[in-house]
Amino acid sequence: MPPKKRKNEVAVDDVDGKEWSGGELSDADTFKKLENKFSLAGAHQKQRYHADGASGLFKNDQIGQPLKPDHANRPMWVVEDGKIILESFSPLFPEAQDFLINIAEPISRVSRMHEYTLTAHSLFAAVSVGHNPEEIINRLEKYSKAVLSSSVVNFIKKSSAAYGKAKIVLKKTLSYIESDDPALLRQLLQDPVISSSLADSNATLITEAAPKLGGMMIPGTKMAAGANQVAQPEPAAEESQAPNDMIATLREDDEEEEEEVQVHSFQIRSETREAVIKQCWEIGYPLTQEYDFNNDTVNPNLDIDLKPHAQIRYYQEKALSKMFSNSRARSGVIVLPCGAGKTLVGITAACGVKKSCIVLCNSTMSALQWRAEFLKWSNINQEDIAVLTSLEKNVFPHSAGILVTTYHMLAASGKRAHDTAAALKFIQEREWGLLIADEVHIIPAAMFKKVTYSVASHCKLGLTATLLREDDKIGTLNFLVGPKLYEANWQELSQQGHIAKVQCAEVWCRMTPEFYQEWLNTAGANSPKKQLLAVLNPYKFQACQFLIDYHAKRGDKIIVFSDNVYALEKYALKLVHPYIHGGTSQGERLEILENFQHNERIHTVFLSKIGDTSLDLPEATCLIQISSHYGSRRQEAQRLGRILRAKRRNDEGFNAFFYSLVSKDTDEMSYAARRQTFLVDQGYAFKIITKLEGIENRNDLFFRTLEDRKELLTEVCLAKESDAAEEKIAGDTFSMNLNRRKKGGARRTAGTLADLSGGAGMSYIEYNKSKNKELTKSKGVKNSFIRKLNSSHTNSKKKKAAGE
Ligand SMILES: Nc1ncnc2c1ncn2[C@@H]1O[C@H](COP(=O)(O)OP(=O)(O)OP(=O)(O)O)[C@@H](O)[C@H]1O
Repeated sequence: MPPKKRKNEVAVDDVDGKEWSGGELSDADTFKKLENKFSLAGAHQKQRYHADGASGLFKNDQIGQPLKPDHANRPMWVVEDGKIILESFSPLFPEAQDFLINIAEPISRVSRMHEYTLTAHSLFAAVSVGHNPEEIINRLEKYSKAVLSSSVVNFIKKSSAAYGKAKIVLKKTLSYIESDDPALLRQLLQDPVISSSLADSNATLITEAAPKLGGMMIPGTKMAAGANQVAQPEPAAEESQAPNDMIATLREDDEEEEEEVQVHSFQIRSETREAVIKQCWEIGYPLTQEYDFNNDTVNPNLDIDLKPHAQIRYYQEKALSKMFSNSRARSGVIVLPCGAGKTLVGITAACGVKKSCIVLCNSTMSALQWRAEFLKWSNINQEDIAVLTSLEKNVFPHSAGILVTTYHMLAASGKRAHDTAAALKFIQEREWGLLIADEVHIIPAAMFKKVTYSVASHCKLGLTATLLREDDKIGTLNFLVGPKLYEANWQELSQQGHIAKVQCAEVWCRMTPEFYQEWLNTAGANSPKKQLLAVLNPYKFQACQFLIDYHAKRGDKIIVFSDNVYALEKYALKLVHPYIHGGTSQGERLEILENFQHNERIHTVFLSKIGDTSLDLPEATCLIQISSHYGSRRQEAQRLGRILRAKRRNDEGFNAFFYSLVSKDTDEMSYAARRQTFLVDQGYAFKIITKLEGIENRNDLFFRTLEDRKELLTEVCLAKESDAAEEKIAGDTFSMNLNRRKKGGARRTAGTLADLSGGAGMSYIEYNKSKNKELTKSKGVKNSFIRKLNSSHTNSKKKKAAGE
């Protein structure tokens, strides 16, 4: 008999869940269905008004609710379809933003307005970090200019009622399903899959006092005292100037007294964990995954702490506070832009858990870098951190340690070498306190599943710069790792000097008549030859040459990206710069990158897609894309990340530069627009440069004569089909043809190179310089995170010693 429905609950038939088949899409599908089922956007799609981008947001029938008398003091519009617009100039912005980041998905964070959306995903993440539906509704109501519509309220109630009600926890390495609602647990036990997973089929529910919620993050306030909590130094953003009474109301919630809470649980057999997690997803009760590491007396402790010089930054601390908010470590994904210090976040998490930790990286180079960073930031003994890659097959000698390896190492199938097989056995036979999954978004779901299922870890932390996948499989991560715990605001970090400020530009290059004629005559919209003609357009070549010279003179280190290897070689050889592609030997790659980093004369390096993920690139300050097909937003973000860590980022007026060279009137234009959407949503403005100032005066540029251009055209025409094809790199997940995807283009403004570089004073005026200085001073907030985690460890050890 199907379980009876309770108020606000999602029943099995509502979810329309699919049988778990182990197929790559089934969990994502299930999640999607859940989301569509409760997606406000879906329900209101038909009513949308599409006359322009903004009017639809504020149309009467969407807000439709009366404005509150003091609406001018409130910073938020909550639209009926779940969209939320936040005024970033409001005095209440910092705290409203802190709150929104917990409950909604950031869509766009341009300078004056931020857009978020409430989704099933985001509400799951919200409840998993401790918010409840009433609190979410109350806070939204307090910030909202208009009375919340009943559909928004119902959506929040309906979605969050189903989520995070139950948790899967490991206590003393045993697995329990825990909830503060015993009725819910009884209901779960009626499910045949779950009931057959019970450790003792006759057992009744266990009831005990809940651990004190020490570090629950309350947006806009300091956290309460208790174990494992994190002090919350706010970013030195604008001081709140809101009217006192308003602020008092907004903070009312914080002063509520804590009540003693009881939790109920039942134990399941550990080997059925995955089946139970899947089943709970399918019946609409995703389980939050938490690790009670303080009480894990079975797995040996690891002696690891941050070194005294390591001071984690406020946003790193915030992200970690989401992970460690109630004396336990919660599984999930932390999203920080490239160069913002994901590695230190991972290391700090390992120092918090203090149990064996396995780090999964996407390349050997990155594994070595993780090891070096562990040694730099923590006091781990050299021998307690081992690297397992195709080159080095080490494990640690003691009962606890850190093991850094690659996804490919664990996922490869077939017969393995003796030492690899022994190392894999070592991994599979032990329990890991923490699994850190680096660059978690680029790993194919099937591979990731295989890897994570083969490693018994109590807690998983995914790290990534963008939760974007062009194949829409990102929802799978919710299931495999956990919900998104934190996502940083790129512009805020760049204003504070944690990542570089970047000027982005799209340079429109006319096609030469003979190239364009050939382009028009070439059949097939996406024919590789057409793409090659657009990439090797002589005017684009000249623009590239000009920009390299321009930036080399400024002392920039320049990376030129070309997805097409044939064009890459042509450009690099002609301009006499080193280049690396998939076929370049490891030794040669290292030599080139070493020279690029240390040799003053090597200011430019040409890279194929191999530079997106598989190379540990030295920092650069200028990036030029000459060919980038198939509008991958993630690839664009990844590439921008290459210049975000510029050392000079704190210098007054310093900017890094990101150029996309686009052949005008070709499909490169639409690809470029599509690629930019993510960055535009992060607040980056792409300037269009239609004319490179001064290029006409250069008589040393290549292909100035018709004869030279014709010669190049002949070469392109004679190129083999394979020359024009996209580079295939083993393990590469970017090579997705995204032609068919449609999405609005990026916003653009007209400009010239002089504008961009500040020559015309137009593009990087330093608004509010003193504020920037203030922000810069505030970075490196003194960290209390590890101290608190440590004191929690000590307390729990003391308790154990006292037999408590
Ligand atoms: N709290 C901190 N204090 C000082 N330096 C830091 C801190 N956090 C990060 N860094 C430094 O910032 C740089 C970038 O960090 P890291 O490589 O971890 O970034 P990332 O987010 O992993 O970037 P990517 O995505 O490109 O790999 C490193 O040199 C790192 O040592």
